[in-house]
Amino acid sequence: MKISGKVALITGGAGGLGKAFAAALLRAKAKAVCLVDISSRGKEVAEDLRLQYPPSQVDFYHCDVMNYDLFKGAFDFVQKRFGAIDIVCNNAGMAASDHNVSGSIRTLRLNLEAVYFGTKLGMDYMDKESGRGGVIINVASMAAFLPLMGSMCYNASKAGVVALTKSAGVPEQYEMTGVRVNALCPSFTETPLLDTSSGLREMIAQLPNHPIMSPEYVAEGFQQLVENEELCGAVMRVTPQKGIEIVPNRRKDRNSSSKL
Ligand SMILES: NC(=O)C1=CN([C@@H]2O[C@H](COP(=O)(O)OP(=O)(O)OC[C@H]3O[C@@H](n4cnc5c(N)ncnc54)[C@H](O)[C@@H]3O)[C@@H](O)[C@H]2O)C=CC1
Ligand SMILES: CCCCC/C=C\C=C\C(=O)C/C=C\C/C=C\CCCC(=O)O
Repeated sequence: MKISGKVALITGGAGGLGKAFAAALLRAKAKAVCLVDISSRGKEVAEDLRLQYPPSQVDFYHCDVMNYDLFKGAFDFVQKRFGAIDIVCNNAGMAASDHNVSGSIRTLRLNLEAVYFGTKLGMDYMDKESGRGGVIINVASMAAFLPLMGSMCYNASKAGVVALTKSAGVPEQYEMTGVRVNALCPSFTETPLLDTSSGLREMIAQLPNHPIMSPEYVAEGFQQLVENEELCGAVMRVTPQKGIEIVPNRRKDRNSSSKL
């Protein structure tokens, strides 16, 4: 998809990766980006981006994406204000350690249930019947494949996002909806999330050949998932060792004898 002139909604847009994704779209001349976030920091982030990337419009919509009705309100706001939605990024996320039961449950709800909400809403608003087609990027993590010790629900939520995205992005579905759905799986990236768990930075420092990546580098992968029309149901890894790569997909060709 050509980003120029398009309208995007990004959850967790006040955070490190969300801001970098918004900036990438604005550099590519998106018409408008709406940052959807539970943190009121989103107001300053939107103002900062607005000043950096005129004449694009940057809005902040305050909402808890774990509440379906409130999240739908964000879609209604963007649809009404700009007449269409083209790009949805389900990026809001959190992590909790296994000792923290309520935090772990909240992690599952935010990282997986709210991504389901955002994927369903994205399809409802962008499909060929009510919209003009579009693309949904769901932010998972390398933790979907290489589990982080001590955070079962974080790892499970991210593996769930990969499976959900593959299901939503099967070619047969795309033919009906005109909406591509892809997953982005970064490794450790320099954002405030890394400071939510004590000892995490020390643990990362012990990993061989594993520098923390910049959000701008991860945003290069995000932009490819938006722009490349070939990618649907695709899962992209972004790691310091291997860079930006698509995970081979055995179910890519709908005429293939293997549907697995
Ligand atoms: N930083 C990293 O190393 C990696 C992060 N990720 C994923 O990237 C995504 C973005 O995370 P970061 O930018 O790193 O963290 P961050 O903490 O900077 O941003 C997360 C944003 O989500 C927002 N948020 C939290 N609960 C919300 C809710 N209920 N409703 C709406 N917004 C809510 C926060 O206010 C925050 O602005 C997450 O899904 C995370 O799991 C994936 C791989 C690596
Ligand atoms: C206990 C709370 C966990 C805190 C999690 C906080 C941030 C998580 C960020 C990620 O999503 C991590 C991304 C990747 C981790 C998975 C694998 C790292 C690969 C290391 C290796 O090369 O072995």
